[in-house]
Amino acid sequence: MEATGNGVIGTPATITSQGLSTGGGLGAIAIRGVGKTFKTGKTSFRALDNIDLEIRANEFVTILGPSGCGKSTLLRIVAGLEEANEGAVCVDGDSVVGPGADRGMVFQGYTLFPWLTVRQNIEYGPKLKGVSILERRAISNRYLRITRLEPFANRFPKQLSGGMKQRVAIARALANGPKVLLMDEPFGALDAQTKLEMQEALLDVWEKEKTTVLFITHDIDEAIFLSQRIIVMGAGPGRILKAYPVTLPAERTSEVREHSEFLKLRRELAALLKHKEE
Ligand SMILES: Nc1ncnc2c1ncn2[C@@H]1O[C@H](COP(=O)(O)OP(=O)(O)OP(=O)(O)O)[C@@H](O)[C@H]1O
Repeated sequence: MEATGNGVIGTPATITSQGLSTGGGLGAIAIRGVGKTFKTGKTSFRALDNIDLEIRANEFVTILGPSGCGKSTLLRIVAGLEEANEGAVCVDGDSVVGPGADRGMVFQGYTLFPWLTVRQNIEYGPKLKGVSILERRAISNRYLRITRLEPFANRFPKQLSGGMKQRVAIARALANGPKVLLMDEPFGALDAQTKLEMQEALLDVWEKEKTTVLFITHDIDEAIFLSQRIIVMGAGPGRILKAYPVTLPAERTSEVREHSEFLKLRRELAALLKHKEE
């Protein structure tokens, strides 16, 4: 691992014939020199400036930062939902030019189809791709099991709690077989206890599925609990301030929240974010 100029730690990117690559494994993300300016009428707003970030395959990286620093814009660029004005994003060496099945998204709002059951929601993507009924059933069985939703397979979204709905959203994203899971404050609307449960559930899923996760939050504790690495962004214009590797035990049970490393990192991150907001 190497630290680059802005403190970002990761495997150095190389330029291949297809574009940027961060080496072996599936789901490596290379973000190079990404900039974004929004233009509204005669005014323009610099939302992101020269973002350089490399994420290894199967890594869990969280982007932490105050409201408006460009976290969602960056995630949307990686998702292919927004175009950068400068720079490039590659997943396993392939340039991102639009949304793709290699990148699954989970947002804060529950984006489930209300007229479909939990199982049908999970099977929706594979069905669109023409996957056979038998295969679809195997896929939904797998993700119902992994997200512990088996007893709720035939319920409709309105019959579920917020936490359950987000489990379905995660299962639905995973059912498309993405290499990368892009998560934009997925637990932001949940109550405190459900949020903690969902964080543990997500780590469980991540360990089983081996996808790369790029997760956005402005909750310091959530970032430390989940991540292998935390990237702190600042605003005006949106840029990377610092990267922190999280050296907590791989097994993240609730006791980890009392770990001295957890508390030290929390103090450091709070001080950095407070300083930037002053
Ligand atoms: N389509 C757009 N047109 C103009 N400005 C935009 C657009 N999208 C985002 N912005 C601006 O870019 C900045 C970054 O927005 P973004 O949503 O990426 O921030 P964020 O860090 O995710 O914030 P939050 O944590 O509040 O969701 C904000 O000032 C926002 O107003």
